[in-house]
This record gives sequence, C-alpha cells and structure tokens, in this order.
Amino acid sequence: MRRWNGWGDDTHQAELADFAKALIAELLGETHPLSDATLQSAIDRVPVSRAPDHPLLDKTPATRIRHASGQSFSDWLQMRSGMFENIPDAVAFPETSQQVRELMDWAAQQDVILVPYGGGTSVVGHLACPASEKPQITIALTRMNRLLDFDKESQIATFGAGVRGPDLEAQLAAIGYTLGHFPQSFELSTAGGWVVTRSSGQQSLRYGRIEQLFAGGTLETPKGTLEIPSLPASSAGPDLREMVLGSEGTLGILTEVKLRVTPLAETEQFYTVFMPDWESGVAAVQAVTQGRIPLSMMRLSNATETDVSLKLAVPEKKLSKLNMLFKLKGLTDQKCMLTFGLTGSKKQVSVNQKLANTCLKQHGAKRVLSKMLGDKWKEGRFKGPYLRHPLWEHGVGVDTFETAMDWSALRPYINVVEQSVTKALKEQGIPVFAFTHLSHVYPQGSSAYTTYLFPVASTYEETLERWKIIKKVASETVVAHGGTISHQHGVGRDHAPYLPAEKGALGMSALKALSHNFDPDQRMNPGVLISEETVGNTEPA
Ligand SMILES: Cc1cc2nc3c(=O)[nH]c(=O)nc-3n(C[C@H](O)[C@H](O)[C@H](O)COP(=O)(O)OP(=O)(O)OC[C@H]3O[C@@H](n4cnc5c(N)ncnc54)[C@H](O)[C@@H]3O)c2cc1C
Repeated sequence: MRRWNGWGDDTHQAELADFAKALIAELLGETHPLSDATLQSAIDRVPVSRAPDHPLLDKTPATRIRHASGQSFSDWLQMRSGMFENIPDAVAFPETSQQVRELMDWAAQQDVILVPYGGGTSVVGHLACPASEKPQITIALTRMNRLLDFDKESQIATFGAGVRGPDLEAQLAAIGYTLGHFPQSFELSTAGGWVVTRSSGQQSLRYGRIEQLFAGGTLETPKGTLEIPSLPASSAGPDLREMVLGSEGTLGILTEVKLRVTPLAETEQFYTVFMPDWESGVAAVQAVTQGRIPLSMMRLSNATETDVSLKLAVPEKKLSKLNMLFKLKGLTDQKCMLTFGLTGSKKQVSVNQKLANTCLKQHGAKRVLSKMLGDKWKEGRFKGPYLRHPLWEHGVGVDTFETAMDWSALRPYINVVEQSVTKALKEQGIPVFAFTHLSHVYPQGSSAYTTYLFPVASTYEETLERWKIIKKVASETVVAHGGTISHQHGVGRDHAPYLPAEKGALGMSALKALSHNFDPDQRMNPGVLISEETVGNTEPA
C-alpha cells in the first residue's frame, strides 16, 4: 500500500549500509532522528469537515490526510509529525470528464476551493493549501486512468489525465508503443501532473520533455470547457497548449491528455564512462549535444556525486578493486561519472554508440565496468527516493533543487552553488553536504540538479527553519546566476516568490490575467504559481 507519510509503496524498504552511516557521521557529525506520528494520531487531529454534501465526496479523515500534501521537504515534515497546516475538507474521485465538470459547477454554487491532485508527487508545495475560510475540496484524478483512444496512424494516444506512469506504459506496451516519459517519480506521478508542471523525464534527450509529448486535450475550467485540438504544427496564433503547460491546477482540471507516442524500441542500452574531471565532463556532454549525436539520456555527476554514487552502488569489497582499476586508468578523485543511454533499432544504436564513444574519448573518457555500471543506473533509476526513509530515520534531512541555464552561465553557477548551500547553516555551526549533476542537456545549456543532506534539529519547527534557510540560499543563488527557478519541478508555493525575477512585472500581470480569465473567483488552487504579494515585483522575495 502507498505510504501515508513518505515515498512509495510500503512493501519496499531501502536500507543504509554501515559504511553509509559512517560516511554520514564523517560529513554531518552525530545525527538524531525525530519521532514520527502514527496515522491514528494524525487522524485524531483531523478537524470536522466543512464540505457541503455531494455524492462524489469522501470525507473520511484517513483519505483527507492522504491527500493533504505532496512530497516537498516541508510536506514531508507535516507528514512525519502528523501536524498538517491544513487538511482538505473532502476528496472527490471522479471517473469521467463529465463528473469533473459537474464538480466544478457545484464548486461555483457552493463557493468552495478546488485543488486538483494527480499523483501527489509535487516537491514544490503545490498541494499543501493554506487554511482558508472556504471549504477545500481536493479532486483526485486517480480513477481517470485509462487509454481512451489510440490514433495509430498519427501515433496519438488519449489518456485519462490521472493515469500513473507504470499504468500508462503498460497500456501502451500492450499495443507496442511507449511515451518514453520517465521522471524519477514515474511510479506515482500522472500524465496530467506532468503536463501542468512541465515535467521532464530521464530520457528527454530522445523523447523530449512533456511539452513535446503533449499534443492537446481537455481542460475543465470554472468558465467552461477548453478543448485543445491535436495538430502536428500550426501557425494559427499563440499555441493554447502553452497556457495549460505549467498552469499547475490554477486554470482548471486537465481531464484528458493527447500524447505523442513512439513504437517500442528494438533495443536500449546504458553505459557509464569516467571523465578525468568536471571540466572535461562538461566539454564532453556539450560536444555530444551540440554535435546532435542522438543519445536517449546523459547524466554527468560531479566528483562528489560520483564518489557517493559509487559507494552506494558498489559493495565495499568490490569498491577497493574498482579503485585500483581507476588508478590504472589514471583517474583521480576528481573523476566524474558520465552515464548515457542509447535507444532505437539495433543499427541506429550501433552507429550512435560509435559516434558517442569517439566524441567522449576525444574528451578523455575512460571505460571502467561501463556496461555493468550503466545497468546499475537502469536498475536503480526509480529507487533513489526510497532512501529518504532510512536517512530520515537516521536523523538526516535530504532535499534537492534544480535549475537550467545557458552553458555560458552554468560554469560560474556550478562553481558557487555547492559552496553557498554547504555554508547556509554556518552561523549555527551546522554542516550541509551537497553534490550536483547535469541530467537534461541541450545544445544551448543544461539543467543542474543539486542534492543536499543536513542533520535534522531536535524539533520539527527548528528542522523546518533549517530547511527554509537552505532553500532560500539555493533559490537566491539560482536567480542571481540567471537560472530558471525550476527546470522540471515547477513553481508551486515554494518557488512563487522567485517567479517575478524570471517573468518580469508585465509577464506576471499577463499570467494573472490568464488566471482571472479562466477562474474569475480564484477558486483553483490559490497561491500556487502566482503569489499575490509578488505580482508586479520583479525582485525575488
Ligand atoms: C522523488 C521524486 C522525484 C521526482 N522526479 C522528477 C523528475 O525526474 N522529473 C520531473 O519533471 N519531476 C520530478 N518530480 C516532481 C513531480 O513528480 C512532478 O512535478 C510531477 O509532474 C507531478 O505530477 P503528479 O501527478 O504527482 O502531480 P501532483 O503532485 O498531484 O500535482 C502537482 C500540481 O499539478 C496540479 N495537477 C495535477 N494533476 C492535474 C490535472 N489533471 N489537472 C490540473 N492540475 C493538475 C496540482 O493541483 C498541483 O498543483 C519528482 C518528485 C519526487 C517526489
């Protein structure tokens, strides 16, 4: 069953190896866990529902708790402490677009707030609605999970927007196709959630981001139904898909999604090579993307992430042998792991592999257990989030932040971002450990994804304060370097104060006008994307 207070299915438990605990002690000092609330104690605190009656509403406390938050660090603290800032008054589970329409019209009559809920995997505060005088109804799309139509000739599949990654891929695989959208949250996130948060999958190099895969669909808005036709291309004015992409549930509820799918590939392979250092690694991924060599994914870890990943992936005894191999190849502790994927027909993969190997070799790549480590990446590609649990139980908070920027801005950013974050709690004498990778690379620039770990405090409140300080430092460093406040996680409430720095005052007022056009009473997920205080302000808060 899905965990009520953490990530994923409770039958899967990740564990921290002894050497990982030793490493934590070395980096963060002694750590002490906080005690977790039980589901029953959280249920006991759930206030009486204020929701008016409707046959589609479920008002049971456990269901309301399970839909009260996403997976951001502050959401995590609410779940583990059982102390939610706000809990929806009811959850609806519509099964058709018609039922969503009915709920939306009913919401207008009853003057209630609506929060669309896909897989609940948001990491930027999309779902933890602040308390309001109006009742809040969460609309969970989970039951709208079927393949509704397949236009084989055009390779367009129409799905219910609440379909989760594995169910979507299974239904497509049954007819020989794939969407190829694999965010790390694949197990739980949904097609509708991907579209409205502008998600990016691990193999975006081949299949594109969700922007390229989303062909059209149906958005039920408080003002009416917006049908977006699927066209291969159009010069008929601004593209309406762009209004829905990144709308984060503020314009309406996406009920049906038309997606561009691809026949299943004949073969798929992953390899890992080691670059002598960060500079040569960046030059290599730049050369591959700018040379338009068609790989399906590329991920370049910096030296710190390389070290941590190897320690996590390779058993201690084998690691010393591996280190000898690195030495023989002239690789030092500055080495950076570069994992890449090849997908397509056998012939394409063979040609592309040769092109990639030649290019990477020119930049100093060394092969050490290349296929084995590539396979390890594939095997663990969706399992990383489960490590949050043993880390938490060991007294360690873990979170990530990400951005994208042009190559010219990325180099200076990379030089300072980890320094800023690791010093964020210096005044309190608290260590923070951070490492970074590039995983979505473009000819123009790249995403940069940083993971950080810090010791939890002796109370939930203090732990939240620690996280807020780090988050602020990270966000300000991103903005100061001209990066986007998010490459793939979206804006939510956590990033809303930084959006005006990116969009400008006029841009923000246009977004606000759009929201008022579709949602004149501002009942759709208020506070997400556009924070009232920051509209018109081009400086980050
Ligand atoms: C461990 C982990 C790993 C992650 N890895 C990635 C990654 O690799 N790439 C990536 O892009 N993201 C990643 N994310 C972030 C997250 O998975 C994405 O933002 C995802 O697209 C959210 O989809 P969801 O269905 O879970 O949406 P939810 O979290 O349920 O909702 C997110 C927002 O979308 C709105 N919404 C959801 N469905 C609809 C709908 N049908 N109509 C209108 N509004 C809707 C909600 O109101 C909310 O504002 C990760 C998150 C976690 C926890």
